[in-house]
Amino acid sequence: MKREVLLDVKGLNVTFGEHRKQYNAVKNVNFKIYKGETFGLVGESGSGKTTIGRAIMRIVKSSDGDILYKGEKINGTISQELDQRVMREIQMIFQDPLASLNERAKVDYIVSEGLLNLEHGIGERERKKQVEQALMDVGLLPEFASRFPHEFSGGQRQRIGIARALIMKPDFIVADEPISALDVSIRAQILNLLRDMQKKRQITYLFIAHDLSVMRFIADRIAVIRKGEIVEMAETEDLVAHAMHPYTRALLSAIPMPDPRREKEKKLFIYDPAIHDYSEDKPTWQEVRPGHFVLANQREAGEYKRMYEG
Ligand SMILES: Nc1ncnc2c1ncn2[C@@H]1O[C@H](COP(=O)(O)OP(=O)(O)OP(=O)(O)O)[C@@H](O)[C@H]1O
Repeated sequence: MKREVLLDVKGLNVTFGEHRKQYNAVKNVNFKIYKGETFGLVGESGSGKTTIGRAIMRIVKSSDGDILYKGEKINGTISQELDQRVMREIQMIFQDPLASLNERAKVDYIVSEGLLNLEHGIGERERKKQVEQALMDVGLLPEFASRFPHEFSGGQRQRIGIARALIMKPDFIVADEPISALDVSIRAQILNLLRDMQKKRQITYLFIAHDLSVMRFIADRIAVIRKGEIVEMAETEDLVAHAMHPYTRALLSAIPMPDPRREKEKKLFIYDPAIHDYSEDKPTWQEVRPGHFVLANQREAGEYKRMYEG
């Protein structure tokens, strides 16, 4: 079965600053996200994950490359009609979704802000009805609409953030570290909620996290980003079983093992970028095996292939 491409990111570059102070936060990034899947973007702090999410949300400008959503280019100048459609269909969930919001705004307003922006003619009764439904959809009580964000726990606040996205009936959600700020005990609840929503509504996710162990649980495919470049991308099981790039292998080796004795004995794999000799043969983004991409030069690609086969 041929999978439908929902989002196609081609040669994306994002540069901050000007002239000599320029900083390339995202460098020639390429990936496709298929309809209904969870695509994980994993990398350490400052690697450019959030910037990619923001470029898709059109909060930051891309300096080069194309972002195609359902086949239409959404970065750069676009028609008002497409702009409105994208504002509805693509939503974002944040680490602490209410942090940036006015503490004096009630949940009722917070959840329906997007609706009010796009549907100027919406009646009060209809708006309230939709807010209550969205709250129930994320496991909250409809009466919470009249309360203030500071009255809620971290997990409840995240549910409110999800309701705020869900009320728009999105096709695609960029979830940027949605559980990192939560207590470990409630992380699974939020992950399960996101999964249930995906099943019920066929929502597609770009899931951004720094933690590969969370990603293994939630993502269908994973891209590993380092210093603005994606170094490897594959189906989750393939990536975990057959990591090629030494940076991916280092991230994998840092995942704690359930058995404490084995954990103590295990040898951490340390990534040293100096091992790459790119002086003559430059690395390119290539598909080394079907669906398994890696940033490598020809010699490395050959080694990775042999590693896989041997
Ligand atoms: N608006 C901006 N202006 C200048 N530099 C920026 C801006 N936004 C991000 N950067 C820089 O771009 C780089 C990538 O940042 P980004 O937030 O995308 O990383 P990240 O992988 O999401 O990290 P974190 O998990 O810490 O948020 C960082 O070095 C950051 O300082």
